[in-house]
Amino acid sequence: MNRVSINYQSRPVILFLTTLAGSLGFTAIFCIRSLIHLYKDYVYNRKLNRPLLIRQSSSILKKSGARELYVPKPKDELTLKRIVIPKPNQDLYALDKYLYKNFDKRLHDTQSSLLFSSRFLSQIALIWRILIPKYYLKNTYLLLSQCFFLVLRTWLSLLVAKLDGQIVKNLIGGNGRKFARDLIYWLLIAFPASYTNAAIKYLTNRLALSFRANLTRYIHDMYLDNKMVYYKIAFNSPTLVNIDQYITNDVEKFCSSICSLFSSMGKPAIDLVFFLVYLRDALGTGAIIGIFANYFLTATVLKRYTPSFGKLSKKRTQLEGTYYNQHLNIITNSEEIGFYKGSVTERNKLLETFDKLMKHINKEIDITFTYNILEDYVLKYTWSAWGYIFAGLPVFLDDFLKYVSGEGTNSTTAITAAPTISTSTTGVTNNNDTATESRANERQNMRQFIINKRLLLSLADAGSRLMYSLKDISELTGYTDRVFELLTNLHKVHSPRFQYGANDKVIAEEGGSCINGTIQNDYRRGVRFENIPIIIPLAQGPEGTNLITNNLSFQVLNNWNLLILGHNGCGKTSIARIMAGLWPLYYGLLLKPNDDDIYYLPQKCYFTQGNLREQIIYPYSYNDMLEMGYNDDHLFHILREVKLEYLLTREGNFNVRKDWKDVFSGGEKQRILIARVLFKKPKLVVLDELTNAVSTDVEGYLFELLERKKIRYITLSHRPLLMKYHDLVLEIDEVGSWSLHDLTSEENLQTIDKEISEIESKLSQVDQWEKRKQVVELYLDGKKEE
Ligand SMILES: Nc1ncnc2c1ncn2[C@@H]1O[C@H](COP(=O)(O)OP(=O)(O)OP(=O)(O)O)[C@@H](O)[C@H]1O
Repeated sequence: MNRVSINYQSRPVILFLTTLAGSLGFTAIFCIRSLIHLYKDYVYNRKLNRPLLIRQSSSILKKSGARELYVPKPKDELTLKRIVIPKPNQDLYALDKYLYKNFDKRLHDTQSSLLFSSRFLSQIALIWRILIPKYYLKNTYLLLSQCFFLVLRTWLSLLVAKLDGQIVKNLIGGNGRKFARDLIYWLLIAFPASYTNAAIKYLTNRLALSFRANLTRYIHDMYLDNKMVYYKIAFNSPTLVNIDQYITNDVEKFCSSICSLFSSMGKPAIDLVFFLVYLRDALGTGAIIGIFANYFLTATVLKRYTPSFGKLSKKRTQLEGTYYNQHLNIITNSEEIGFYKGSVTERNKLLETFDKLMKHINKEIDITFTYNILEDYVLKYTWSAWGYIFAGLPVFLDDFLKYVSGEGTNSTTAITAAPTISTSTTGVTNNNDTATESRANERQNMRQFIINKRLLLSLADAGSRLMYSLKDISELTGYTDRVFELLTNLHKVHSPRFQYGANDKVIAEEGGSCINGTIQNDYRRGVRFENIPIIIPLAQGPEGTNLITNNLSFQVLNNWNLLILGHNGCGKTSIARIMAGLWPLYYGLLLKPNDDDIYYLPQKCYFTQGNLREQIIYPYSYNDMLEMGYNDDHLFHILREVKLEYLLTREGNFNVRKDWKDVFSGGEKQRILIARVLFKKPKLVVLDELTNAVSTDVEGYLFELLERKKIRYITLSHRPLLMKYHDLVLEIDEVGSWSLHDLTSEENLQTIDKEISEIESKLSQVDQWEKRKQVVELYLDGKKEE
């Protein structure tokens, strides 16, 4: 029996061997890289002589403005991995701001500098700068590799199509040896083909992840820097209510959508070009024109009837966000809702939102159903029919020409009966030359038919995939719109000239900016307000609600403690908001110490997600604490000073992680906040109703503690009883006027003592009245029963 001869220089063999060598090479590189990383981590962690000790940041890092994080490894908590976060490029944001500003205006401007007149493409072009900031970075390599594999895949499909034709020809011709050889080639070529397919998917996922990392880092850098965009954005963009969803969900969807679109469109586009070039030789230009005419016709029809999936998906994401946030709200406020017995109201609200979401998704499903019928009918079946027609054309035409010239037989029989005739006559010797020639022709025709059919079906498939991507493009438009909206708003708020939602009319009236106050930091003598209005930053700008008369002017010297006294809603916290830079200073002059020297303790106690230690040192990290030269003993000492040392016994150690806002009692929360002050040791601390949950004696003790530590304080409160711990009092009355009293003067002290005793006696009277009222009510109830 004849042996199967394999040509070792044939394409399938070479391709198989190259892929094998390539994958082995890549595996080796990855292994070496992982080993190097493992070794580096090992050396670094060996240097640590204590668990979780964090090395001081290197001076190079500090100079470049980069930060380093140490993350415990998932498998081994004590082994740390060092992650360096590069310094945010502020120049880039300043430059980009102008590109996002007035985008819509520039889009409609014919002289515009935008590259495309299409809104979607212009948006993509701007975002692309974030996805691929430099052309020699990782993302470019990923993209280029993806292109390479896409081309390779198409070329392999061509080879596979030819091999397919070859196998069928051998089968018909009864050539067992060649049939076996081609089958081996088929199995060999299957390896690079599957490898290529997997590589395309792998690269798509890697690229999407890398795009997401770039975009998220860009957003985080603007969202969470000292300009406090996370707070201010609420004043600018009421539409951006669920900004968390924009950052987490939409960015992710945008990145995977754009990457999968790249491969889902790139692949068929390359296929189309390759196959068309090949088919032009086999079928002729006429057929190619016919195929194209078909494409354009269907593309027009489909485009006309494609619903706006972009808008639909945008609305869905928005509704999902609202629904998700309502759940989050229930989790955060479960205790309060429990006390109010508010479950029914909350459930009704949830149901309402969920109902809206369901209605929308139902609408989407209905619209998609009708579209899918049209899409499938046109793309799957009509195009395949065209494929068959064009694949059959050369055969029919050939036979037809032969028939006309009087040489040929019935073409249909020749084609359709070919396999049966050929297989049944295998091995039969026929000496008739014409018959042999005719059979050879039949086999050749069959081979050509198989190749053409395969290519045309692939072509139809490529074309239909391109058309299917119309839907993907439409969806991508929705995600792009949302990501672009997020970026535009972030840039607007991040700008140093952010106008806090003031409308254009107000800005124009004020001559470009309605925020004209001056803030001078590093004032060493204390805090000074000069003619400052306290205004809620809304669309009306400085003409909006003025909480306190326009000219708040006072000075607190370094050795004084100030009490700002006033009824609820008079604007006490708003004064602190202006000092902290949360609200704008519309007019006037504010002189204050550096931000590092002031610490604000807001009314609502905030506890970060983390361990007990992180609650005390907030907003510093453990790394910062070690760099400052402190350790856990110091924290224990602080806890003792605020009379919370029992916490350590109760919780076990500083590394315990809990949901602290639920664990601490009201008074404990406020004392933890004082512990934060003792840790930070600022020159000045602003306390907003800080001690209203602790007993009077603890309150006195805490103020004395601050006094002892020489930390000056500005207290915001509505309780006149606190006057005894302060030197100055700024009193705000019902109509928004203010007055300043020096509590240190003898005269004032006497008045205050008098006022306090009056208040105390009034309080005791109130108690007595309450008691009397109860007695009378009981008496009256008794009478009624009688
Ligand atoms: N973002 C905002 N938008 C609109 N109005 C606001 C905003 N923030 C605060 N206000 C309003 O400004 C007023 C002053 O608020 P502020 O928090 O300064 O009062 P307060 O004197 O500290 O009151 P309390 O003693 O109750 O804490 C309130 O009427 C409040 O409703």
